[in-house]
Amino acid sequence: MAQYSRISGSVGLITLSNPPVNALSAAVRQGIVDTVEKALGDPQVKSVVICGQDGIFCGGADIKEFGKNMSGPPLIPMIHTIECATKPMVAAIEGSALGGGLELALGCHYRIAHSKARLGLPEVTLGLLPAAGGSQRLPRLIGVPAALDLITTGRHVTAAEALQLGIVDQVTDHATVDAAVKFALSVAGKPLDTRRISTYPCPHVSDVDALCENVMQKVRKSAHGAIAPIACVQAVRAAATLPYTQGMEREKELMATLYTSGQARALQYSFFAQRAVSKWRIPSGARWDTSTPRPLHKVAVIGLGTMGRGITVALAQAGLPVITVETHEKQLMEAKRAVSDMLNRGAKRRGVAPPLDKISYSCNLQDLADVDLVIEAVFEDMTLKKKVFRQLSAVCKPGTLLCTNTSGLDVDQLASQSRNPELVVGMHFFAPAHVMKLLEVVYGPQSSPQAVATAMQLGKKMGKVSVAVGNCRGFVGNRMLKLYTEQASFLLEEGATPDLVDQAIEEFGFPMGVFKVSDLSGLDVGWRIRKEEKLAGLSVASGQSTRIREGRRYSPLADLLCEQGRFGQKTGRGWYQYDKPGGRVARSDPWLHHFLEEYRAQHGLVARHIDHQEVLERCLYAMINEGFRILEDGIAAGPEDIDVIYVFGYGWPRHRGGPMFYSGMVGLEKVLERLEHYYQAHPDVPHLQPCRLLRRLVARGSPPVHKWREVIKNLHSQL
Ligand SMILES: CC(C)(COP(=O)(O)OP(=O)(O)OC[C@H]1O[C@@H](n2cnc3c(N)ncnc32)[C@H](O)[C@@H]1OP(=O)(O)O)[C@@H](O)C(=O)NCCC(=O)NCCSC(=O)C[C@@H](O)CCCCCCCCCCCCC(=O)O
Ligand SMILES: NC(=O)c1ccc[n+]([C@@H]2O[C@H](COP(=O)([O-])OP(=O)(O)OC[C@H]3O[C@@H](n4cnc5c(N)ncnc54)[C@H](O)[C@@H]3O)[C@@H](O)[C@H]2O)c1
Repeated sequence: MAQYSRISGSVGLITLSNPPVNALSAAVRQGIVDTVEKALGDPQVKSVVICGQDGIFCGGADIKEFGKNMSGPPLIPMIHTIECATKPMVAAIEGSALGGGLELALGCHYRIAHSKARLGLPEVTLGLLPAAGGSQRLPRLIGVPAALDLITTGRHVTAAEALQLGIVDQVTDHATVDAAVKFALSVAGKPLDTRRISTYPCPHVSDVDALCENVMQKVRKSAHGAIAPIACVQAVRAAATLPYTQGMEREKELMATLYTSGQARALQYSFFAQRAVSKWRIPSGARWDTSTPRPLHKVAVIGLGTMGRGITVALAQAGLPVITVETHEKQLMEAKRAVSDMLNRGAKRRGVAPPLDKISYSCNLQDLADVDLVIEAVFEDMTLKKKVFRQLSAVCKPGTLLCTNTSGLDVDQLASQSRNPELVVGMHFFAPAHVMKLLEVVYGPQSSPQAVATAMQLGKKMGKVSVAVGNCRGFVGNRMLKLYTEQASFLLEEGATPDLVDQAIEEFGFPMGVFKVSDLSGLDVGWRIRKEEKLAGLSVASGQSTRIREGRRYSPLADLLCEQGRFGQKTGRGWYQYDKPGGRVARSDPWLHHFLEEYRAQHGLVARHIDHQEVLERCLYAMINEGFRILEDGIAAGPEDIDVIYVFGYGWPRHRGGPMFYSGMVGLEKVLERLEHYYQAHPDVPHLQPCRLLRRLVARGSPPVHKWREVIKNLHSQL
């Protein structure tokens, strides 16, 4: 777990060895303690280099050990021993030095990094703080403002930035261990008093209280209820105001609170869930490790509206040649300008050249004859999309993958229009497509393993978190979202206001409430779909009750606002009012409140008091219940898939893990009991009826989320 050798006559070389990231498991910590002792006790050794096996220094503490009984030597005294050593200790950093890995390096007297290495203290993203002295050493080394930035955001820095900040002493483009050994030889025998970071005074800041308060305010605003960033500020403040030993006590105290918190559990679950979804497997038996993606040399995007533009930018930024197609020259040129602007802005931010030459523009579908993959992003209209798929099928070379960005139309129907339905999958991006991290890859019963593997790999190349999901209306994300927004509308009918509902949702941790999101995306989008589905507009059968569709409760509130031209931010009016069309700041609208009162009076509804708890239970539990149905139907492979979709695509607060994880935190019995209660109160809302899987999990004693797959498997095998 840590190997020891002596090289160049007098340099002890300690190599951490715990693939794939050399995490500091109990065995690795023991290995370090033993090898350090050996090196320090060897009279031939004059200096020591610590490195990691397989091109990575260390990914930090072993996250899998958290929450279990810790065994093996603790990190803090181990790092302390290294810092106190009387022989120079040099960290040779390749790949990553993260969390405990960087803390170990900060205990060394010198740090040499490869130019491609990344360094950081990302503990905050796991609901923790750097608790092996990182919160106390880093501010002493690089100053309080820079340490606050790195520790509260968890961002990784490049070797170049690390050098500039003073985290590393030297950056090399060559073999890192060789450079570190050479360096170690050069510093052998030199005094180390000025190299022990824990003995440094924290660089002076003129008003540390004001600085920390300022950062604390910013952090509170962006944390949406997460506690770790706040503890990180408190820990750095301790470094700036207390002697090292007292600062370490404070670090330990703060860590103890975080370590056992539900938020840390949720964030660590989310870390592994994100990795679990990349190991996809689908009901046909195809899976990530047995399916080979096909190479993509050239891809195409059809339809350069909101989504097509973002997708094109993301493809070009991923280095892929893209050919784009629009209907008319005017739309094409307008889109070209917009895409070029987006690429230029992105390139400026990253300090690179804009990949404008990767994109070509056309109004002719025939130009797609030689592409390997097409992403269709035309209007959400089944007839149009079918036509486009037929045309593509005729134009593209055999073997071209045809992908649709539909938000929820039936991918199988589109596949049926193609000569090769096995080469059709959904690639459901989220707006703005060059920014949002989520991609739902929608497979149908005929989709080939290669088609799924290629779409998943393309997503990864584009920097997305890709989740493979089955085909159904709305797939996973939008299918659940429908239940959430529907409950929010019902609550308005029953006496709530958009302000009250949004406040409850935002206090829960969503960046924006449901009605603010609706105003931002535009109420007209859903209205158009409901009109097509004959739920709204003139096609609603005359004599049909306004509040019932297909025998179920229906809220026409959003349709009524659209009929008034209230489409949200774009028209300056929606669920809220804005100072002008396109305005961004939502203000409560007395007109809307009056409208709701009239609506209730017209339908004989009596407004009652609704509190935040009811808002959360109704909106979130309805959505969670649908999540269980999705698992029951086999549309998502496991709860992790749903949770990743919600965290990366729908603003679900990461420190709450995702809707399915959250239901386990609340207690499945409680979720079941509340759903039963609300279903009894609203029997005309069938979606509130607790589903079979939820009942079964409760009957099985509410197992933890990682055990649900077994219950789901049993349920499927009985069907
Ligand atoms: C390192 C990476 C950047 C590599 O990325 P890459 O894309 O190459 O690979 P993957 O991300 O796919 O990972 C491959 C594989 O490895 C697994 N893995 C990665 N990192 C870890 C890890 N740190 N531990 C375990 N496993 C890891 C990953 O899951 C993949 O495997 P899988 O099977 O899932 O496919 C990238 O991986 C990355 O970013 N990793 C995480 C880096 C990170 O966040 N590090 C910080 C870890 S936390 C930490 O270091 C804490 C320290 O500050 C130490 C604190 C001391 C703790 C002492 C405890 C005191 C408790 C006191 C309280 C007592 C309370 C009481 O009980 O009273
Ligand atoms: N807007 C979103 O938030 C969002 C999110 C996810 C998925 N989607 C889905 O993405 C698709 C596109 O949505 P959008 O919001 O970008 O629509 P949009 O109206 O902004 O753009 C559609 C574009 O397609 C072009 N077009 C229409 N027919 C065409 C054809 N035959 N050939 C070439 N171009 C054609 C139009 O000129 C227009 O520029 C829809 O299926 C939608 O459901 C949208």
